[in-house]
Amino acid sequence: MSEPVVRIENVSKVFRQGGLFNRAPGFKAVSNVSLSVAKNRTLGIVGESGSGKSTLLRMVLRLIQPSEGRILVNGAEIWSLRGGELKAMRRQVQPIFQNPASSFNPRQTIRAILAAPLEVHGIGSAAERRERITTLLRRVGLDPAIENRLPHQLSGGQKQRIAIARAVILGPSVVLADEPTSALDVSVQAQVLKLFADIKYDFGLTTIFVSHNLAVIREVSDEVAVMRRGEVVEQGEADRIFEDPQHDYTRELLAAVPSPAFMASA
Ligand SMILES: Nc1ncnc2c1ncn2[C@@H]1O[C@H](COP(=O)(O)OP(=O)(O)OP(=O)(O)O)[C@@H](O)[C@H]1O
Repeated sequence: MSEPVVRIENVSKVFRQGGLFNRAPGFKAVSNVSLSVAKNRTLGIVGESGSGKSTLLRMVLRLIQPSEGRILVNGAEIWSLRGGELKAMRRQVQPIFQNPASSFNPRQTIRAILAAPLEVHGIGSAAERRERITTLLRRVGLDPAIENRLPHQLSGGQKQRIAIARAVILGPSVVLADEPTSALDVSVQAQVLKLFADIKYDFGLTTIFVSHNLAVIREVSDEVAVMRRGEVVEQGEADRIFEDPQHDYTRELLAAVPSPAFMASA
């Protein structure tokens, strides 16, 4: 079998409390997690609030350093990368967060927000960048005229479409999404999930998708990892997890889902 695109090996994260010289044991937000994601697959990570999902994703994004363990992307351990290799990895691995507004500069137009990654990586002439932005805005279902607006002039769904466009504008191989639809109305959520699936297919992406929402995880995932209190309690093919959950906690999560549509298909 080929090397997974993302490999998480025995990763833990302990948050120290009370400063550098405090010898208290700290809080273990992620505990000895091992997961891998093969090319073009989506790993869904599900679990209740505080189970460590975001901390794990932020470690793969290289925003938080693991206390123990290794994270490899395309075979390279991400904390050992420097200089050009690190920049190349950053280009390959892109995030989508729950609240896109918080990662957009409120004073920048949509065009400036989308042009920034191209400028940082020195891609294309001004005219080529403009062309790429126009094409991508259409691809994410927006009128290119929207490029002159500011983030606050967009709806939640439009902002999340921009976040998806920004995530793929550099042609990454990996997209890491943290509750990207949780702040949206249910109908808008469905449209954005559909867009996410289409874009994933078009761009050949490998993705990790974090959500507390089982129905969303079922919709997007090929494989699922269930987290509780920092540990992965169950992982496997999505269909197997939903049809034949082995762990009591997974059964509890499934039983707690109120949606009749979901229950009918479960
Ligand atoms: N920087 C930090 N310092 C100390 N504790 C933290 C820090 N970041 C997260 N935690 C704690 O780690 C635990 C896991 O948090 P995390 O955000 O990863 O969970 P989650 O499953 O993503 O939950 P949610 O869906 O609510 O974000 C929580 O108890 C949280 O309070």
